[in-house]
Amino acid sequence: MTLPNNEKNHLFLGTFIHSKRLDELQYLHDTAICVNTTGKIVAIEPECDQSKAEASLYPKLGWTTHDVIVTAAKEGQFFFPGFIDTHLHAPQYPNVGIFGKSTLLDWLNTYTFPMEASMASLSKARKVYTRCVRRTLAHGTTTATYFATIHVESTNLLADLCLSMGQRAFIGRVCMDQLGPDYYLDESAEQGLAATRANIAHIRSIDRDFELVSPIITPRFAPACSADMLRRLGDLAAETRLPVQTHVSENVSEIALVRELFPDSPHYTGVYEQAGLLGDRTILAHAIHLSDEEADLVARRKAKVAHCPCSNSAITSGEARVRWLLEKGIDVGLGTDMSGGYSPSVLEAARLACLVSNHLAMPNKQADGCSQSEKEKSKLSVEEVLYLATRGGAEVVGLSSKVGSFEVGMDWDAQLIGLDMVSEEAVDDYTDDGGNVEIFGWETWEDLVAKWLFNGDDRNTKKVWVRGRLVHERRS
Ligand SMILES: O=c1[nH]c(=O)c2nc[nH]c2[nH]1
Ligand SMILES: [Zn+2]
Repeated sequence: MTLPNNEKNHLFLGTFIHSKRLDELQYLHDTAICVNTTGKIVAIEPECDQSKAEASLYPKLGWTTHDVIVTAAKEGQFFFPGFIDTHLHAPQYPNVGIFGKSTLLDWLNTYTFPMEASMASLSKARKVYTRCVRRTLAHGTTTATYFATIHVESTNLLADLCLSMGQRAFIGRVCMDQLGPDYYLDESAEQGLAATRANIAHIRSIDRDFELVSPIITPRFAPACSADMLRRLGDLAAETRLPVQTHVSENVSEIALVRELFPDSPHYTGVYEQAGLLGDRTILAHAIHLSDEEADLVARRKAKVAHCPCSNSAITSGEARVRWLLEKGIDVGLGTDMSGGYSPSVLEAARLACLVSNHLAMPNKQADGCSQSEKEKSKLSVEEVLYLATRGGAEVVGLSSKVGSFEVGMDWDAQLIGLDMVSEEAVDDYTDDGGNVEIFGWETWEDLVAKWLFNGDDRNTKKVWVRGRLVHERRS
């Protein structure tokens, strides 16, 4: 099936903010962006208002006023690219916030496997997945890279729901033929492969060209897959050229387990390399404790990393060295990793990416014996984490020519941000209170973006579009 066009063209007016590169946001004020019915940006015009757009842009585009929806950002509002969540688990959505003092391996057994197993029920999966997609859209996530479960039917349903609710998504049927409890395992590598092929065929049948939803080959992580299963999945990746996602080097006990289970591999990353699973379409979640040798291998294979600071802090996994990965030339995006991470918000992941990077710079951190000034370099700026949340994420999921920033020819995957909960309400409360002291309302745009990053939430996400289609509108 090919996807239908939207009914109308769009004209967006106001301030647009997006990443130009890792450390620079671009601010486009008083700008017009035109989006056609296929959801593509067809014009970006500086110093342009509605009447100028109607007079000069519409004739060039062959538009008339009645086939255009106009959305103008109000004072203090701005358009921002939709967030890209490069790693999350849809079936774990009901578990958000429940992790106690667990760490990865006991967390899986205590909370995660039982919840995932319950998605065998299609009616439960429908409820959970509908809410997960709705909630992530409400937080501005326009592209999500999902792990589902081992169940084909409910994984197919997740793809159906993303398509109908309009979220761009990669959907992975989870492959695991060992380590899990008896009630939640693929019967064999062969059966797991057949189930994965069935899921791929379904997704192809609902979106032939993967315009919105795509399958992604998903070995859970090395300890949960036999060498036979990993090899078969590596062959499937070579055959289909589909993307691959898995976890790597998240937790020290997990790494010890991999050493035990795969004694012939030089290291954890080597297990995926030997299976043919490490390539330029591979997304590795976490990558916290990689050795230099492993990170160099990841860089050589052009594999990508999903950094999940919320999860890494919640289940005490460690602090990924994002600057170190970036300096090795590895593309890094952000993942909420629900429900290892407690929040469905990529904005939360971005602010935690800042804080975790600050932790790496703290003097009492024992880390690798480098000097304090070298440690300082690990700190990520507001601009950098917002890059990871958008453009960096687009690189990670292989969609950088389509989404992540505002350029002619790209798709309109965007969010309208209003800062009323961050500052305007406070203006009413505190401005000019007799002492004529202005506490809020004086900020530069750069300050406002920082306030949004550290204080914002889904109340600030007023509208969200994917491929030009309005997929979320916040009720006031
Ligand atoms: O963060 C994680 N979440 C998971 O579900 C998982 N499975 C294996 N390793 C994992 N890590
Ligand atoms: Zn995960």
